[in-house]
Amino acid sequence: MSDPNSSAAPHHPQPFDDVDRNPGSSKPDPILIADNVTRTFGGVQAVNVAHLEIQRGCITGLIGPNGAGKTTLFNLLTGFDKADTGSWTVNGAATSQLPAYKVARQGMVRTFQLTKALSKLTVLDNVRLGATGQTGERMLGALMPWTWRRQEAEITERAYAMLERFKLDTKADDLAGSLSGGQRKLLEMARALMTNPEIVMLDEPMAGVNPALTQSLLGHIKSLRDEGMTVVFVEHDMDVIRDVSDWVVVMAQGSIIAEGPPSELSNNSAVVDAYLGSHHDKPLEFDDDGNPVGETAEMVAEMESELVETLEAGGDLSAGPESTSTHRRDDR
Ligand SMILES: Nc1ncnc2c1ncn2[C@@H]1O[C@H](COP(=O)(O)OP(=O)(O)OP(=O)(O)O)[C@@H](O)[C@H]1O
Repeated sequence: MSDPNSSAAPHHPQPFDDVDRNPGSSKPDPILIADNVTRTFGGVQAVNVAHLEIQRGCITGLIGPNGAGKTTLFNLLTGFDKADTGSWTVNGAATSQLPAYKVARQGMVRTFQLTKALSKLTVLDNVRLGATGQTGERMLGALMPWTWRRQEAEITERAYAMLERFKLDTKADDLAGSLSGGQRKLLEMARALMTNPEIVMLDEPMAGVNPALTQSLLGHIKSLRDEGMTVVFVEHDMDVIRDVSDWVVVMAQGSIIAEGPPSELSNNSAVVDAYLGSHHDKPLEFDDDGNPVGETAEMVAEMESELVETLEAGGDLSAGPESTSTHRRDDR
């Protein structure tokens, strides 16, 4: 039976209560809506997303085996790469094919799997640069003093406040290159937040972060959501996904193959069943660059070849494997 304390509490409607557990399902209040987004590299179809909606004010986890297209999708949506086809909106404004700094002005920013902190600049200057939008052509302008002057004091003040928030203020004058991997992740989040974004896309924010900083990063991600921001993040660690995600989108072979709440991940979708395999209760292991190692690497390789085999045999991933499964099948 349920906990008597919780049974006394009224049920507050949650944003995902009535959302279908289907790839591309409609959300009650989507901040991001994307259609027919495709990108090929040579012969490889890296992304082929028919429809995606991201619910406002929630944390959406994006998972999938290596090479599923998660980073490429982030790059396309945030203007760091050009889609072959597709259109998408942020807050109803068309942002498809805009360069990254213009996407940032529309309220959507991203961080990188391998952090792009400028190692020869101070920690403070890295954060101040965030105020101009994203790294790229705008950065050169920002480095020229006359473009700074008008807002410099205000920007510096906000940058310090951001460093305090991420407990990097004592390192403000150090070169970014001297920070640890985890501190760079924090720095990158601080920089991304300087544009006051409404939606933050985090590419593997935990990769290369030591356990002490992991909890702190998780806490930061939850507080962004609690402040009303929308967070979309790529993550391989299923414990992290279960801990922080309100909703999970699963990609494989460039497409979205499943969506649902994290609690239904391991028993709802046969696709995710194949993705998680039988090893999912073991802790996953990654090296400092976020690449799987040891048993995790073997498991990922196994999962990838299963998916490839299914696809090459003309199988339908969304239908799930025909093989006997110890997990409950749910055909919603
Ligand atoms: N610049 C590129 N040139 C050629 N192929 C690319 C390029 N970027 C990505 N790809 C290919 O596109 C596919 C999707 O890659 P992507 O990095 O988006 O996957 P991912 O899901 O982010 O993987 P991971 O979890 O390993 O980061 C892969 O087959 C990859 O090799």
